Amino acid sequence: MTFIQDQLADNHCFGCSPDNPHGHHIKSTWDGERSICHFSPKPWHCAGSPHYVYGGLIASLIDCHSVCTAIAEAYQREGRAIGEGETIFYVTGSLNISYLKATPIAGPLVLEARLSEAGRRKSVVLCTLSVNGELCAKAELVAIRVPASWGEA
Ligand SMILES: CCCCCCCCCCCCCCCC(=O)SCCNC(=O)CCNC(=O)[C@H](O)C(C)(C)COP(=O)(O)OP(=O)(O)OC[C@H]1O[C@@H](n2cnc3c(N)ncnc32)[C@H](O)[C@@H]1OP(=O)(O)O
Repeated sequence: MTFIQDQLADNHCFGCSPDNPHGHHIKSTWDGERSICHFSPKPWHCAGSPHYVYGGLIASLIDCHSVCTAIAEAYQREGRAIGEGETIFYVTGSLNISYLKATPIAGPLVLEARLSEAGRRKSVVLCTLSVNGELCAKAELVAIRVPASWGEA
């Protein structure tokens, strides 16, 4: 299976870089229309209750999975394989999440994302997070395309 994150070079992201030893290492697949990510929370990812997932982690997973989805779609729109040629880089402009149901820590968490808007610089990504087919959270993320120089200090 090919994952979006494994095709992107120079990525240090806490949520999705394969090379960040302290990160979440999320892995997303892209089929040309939608992306999927599976994540199994650890017991320490709990909210106040040990049975449910911490909302900040949910936000982090949705953030990374959605931005990677925007990047994958942008490569596709330009007729390039993900990671091929000049780097396409998006950052999070805004993220709006509704926590609909407590998310069972037993997981696995299934994230599914697709674009509702794809402009020159701005993409809007709709993302859901479910466990055992039950919708627990949904989100809208605005991803903004930036030059690679955005990442320079
Ligand atoms: C270093 C290289 C490595 C490469 C490696 C490979 C890739 C590796 C994968 C990594 C995956 C990372 C996944 C983690 C993603 C994060 O965590 S990124 C970190 C969190 N986000 C940030 O820090 C962003 C900080 N903000 C900014 O830098 C700037 O405000 C922005 C968002 C780039 C906007 O810049 P700007 O030039 O002011 O944008 P502007 O021209 O005014 O607006 C452009 C469009 O965006 C819209 N927009 C702008 N800001 C917003 C906003 N906040 N909300 C909604 N819409 C907005 C505008 O309305 C406009 O829309 P249209 O008029 O075109 O419809």
